[in-house]
Amino acid sequence: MGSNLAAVLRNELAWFEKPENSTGSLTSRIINDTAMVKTIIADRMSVIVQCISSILIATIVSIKVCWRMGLVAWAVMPCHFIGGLIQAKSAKGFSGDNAAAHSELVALASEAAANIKTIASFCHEEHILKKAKLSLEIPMKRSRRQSVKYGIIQGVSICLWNIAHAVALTYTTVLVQKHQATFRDGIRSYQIFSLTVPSITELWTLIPTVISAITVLTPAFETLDRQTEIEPDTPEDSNFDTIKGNMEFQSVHFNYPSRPEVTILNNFSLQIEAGSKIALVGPSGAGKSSVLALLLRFYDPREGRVLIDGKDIRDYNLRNLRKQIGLVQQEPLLFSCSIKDNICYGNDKSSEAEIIEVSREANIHEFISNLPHGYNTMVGEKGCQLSGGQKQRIAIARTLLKRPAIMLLDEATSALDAESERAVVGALESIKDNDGLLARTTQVTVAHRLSTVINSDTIVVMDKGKVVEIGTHSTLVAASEGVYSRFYRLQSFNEN
Ligand SMILES: Nc1ncnc2c1ncn2[C@@H]1O[C@H](COP(=O)(O)OP(=O)(O)OP(=O)(O)O)[C@@H](O)[C@H]1O
Repeated sequence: MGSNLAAVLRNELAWFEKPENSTGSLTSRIINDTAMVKTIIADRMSVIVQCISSILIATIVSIKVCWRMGLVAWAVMPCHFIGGLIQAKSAKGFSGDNAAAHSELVALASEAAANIKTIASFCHEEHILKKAKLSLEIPMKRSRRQSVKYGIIQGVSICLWNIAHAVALTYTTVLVQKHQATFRDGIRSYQIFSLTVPSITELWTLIPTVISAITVLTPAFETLDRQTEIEPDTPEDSNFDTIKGNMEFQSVHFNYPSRPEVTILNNFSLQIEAGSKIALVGPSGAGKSSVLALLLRFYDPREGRVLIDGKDIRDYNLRNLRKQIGLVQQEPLLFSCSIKDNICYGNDKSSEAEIIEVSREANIHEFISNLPHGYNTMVGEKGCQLSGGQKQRIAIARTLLKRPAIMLLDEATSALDAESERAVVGALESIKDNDGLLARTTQVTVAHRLSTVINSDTIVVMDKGKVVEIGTHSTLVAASEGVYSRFYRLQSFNEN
């Protein structure tokens, strides 16, 4: 189970975006695979060993009592073997189908649970149930057909086993008639042979289970063996220096692996100086969040390079690099634990004083202090017991505690009211990195609300994966025909 989960978590982000690796499918696969491994190793294997030893002992004893009969027991073994083989073949497809149907149902249930508010507001419960029923229909039909086939095959194999019995019994009578064995030894030997048959039968019925389990486990082995495309631990970088925060995009062309035909960043170049505050603005879908994703190396560009402090991002040990980059997203997901544990996430050694300090900076300390259980308040699954703005502020506090050299804010204050946003943005402007080496952390902010980014050192306006304008707020507003100045006029008009 542990290595299975480790193998899953090692993969690059694009792997998680494949439909077959959805949350539900992964959950179902991890649970099924673990149960199946337990069944094979703990339960079935012990029975298989027991059967083999009892067959061996019985064969030796029966040969000792009447060697001719002992040899007959082995001579009719092909009947058992063929019977077992037919069963194994028919059971193979059977389990695979059940596992696939199960995985689809779990994926549907987990998606429904995660989106229960949307489902309830659209009264879409019936639709989900219909989809669940539909997902089971084809495997059910197939299962019914397989059951009939399996029954017939069982009958044939039992028939073969009975033939083996008949041969052995007939041969016993022949031996007795020919005085090659006494009646007592013949019956004793046949009796030993008969007592062994259940073990042989059990052995051959267990083998199909093990074979079908291997079929079910194939995806698990594939996951365990898979090489991640973005390796987080190489190169090993024991003398890793703290980064300053200079960033550069050199003619970057990028598309998401799940949608290779759509170019997201098209010859994108940008230089960001350490300690500066950069804002990315532009229409929805322009590629702003994708720029942040590349800085965290969630994906690699198709062409071009992303440099941090003059070094290609691919040459860094990714874990060390990511430790120095903080990300706050628009919809931060909190973990189902206390507020304190959520703020400390990834910084377990932080003191109480540090936690309170970052909570003050994120303008959330007062709210937390007024809760009956304060910092020990549980937030519920994904932080469902908090408002969007409260979640965002806790996520900001969590990132501030990291004291990162680079701070990436993706619509991080969009759910805050104007006053709260001003306080948080003010706090973010003055934060220092972990070593206090820089006057301030390098910040890249993505925002639609221009009031958030007015004070940025540089504002980069993006459209269709390209930089279309770049400058400070005042220079961009001065260009009256520019995209930014049009945005600004529109937003000012709306606010008025
Ligand atoms: N994981 C993904 N897989 C495939 N396509 C994606 C993925 N994420 C984003 N896209 C696509 O990439 C394009 C750029 O998305 P991105 O999120 O970078 O834009 P954005 O400028 O940040 O937009 P917004 O302001 O709406 O957040 C969009 O067309 C989007 O549909």
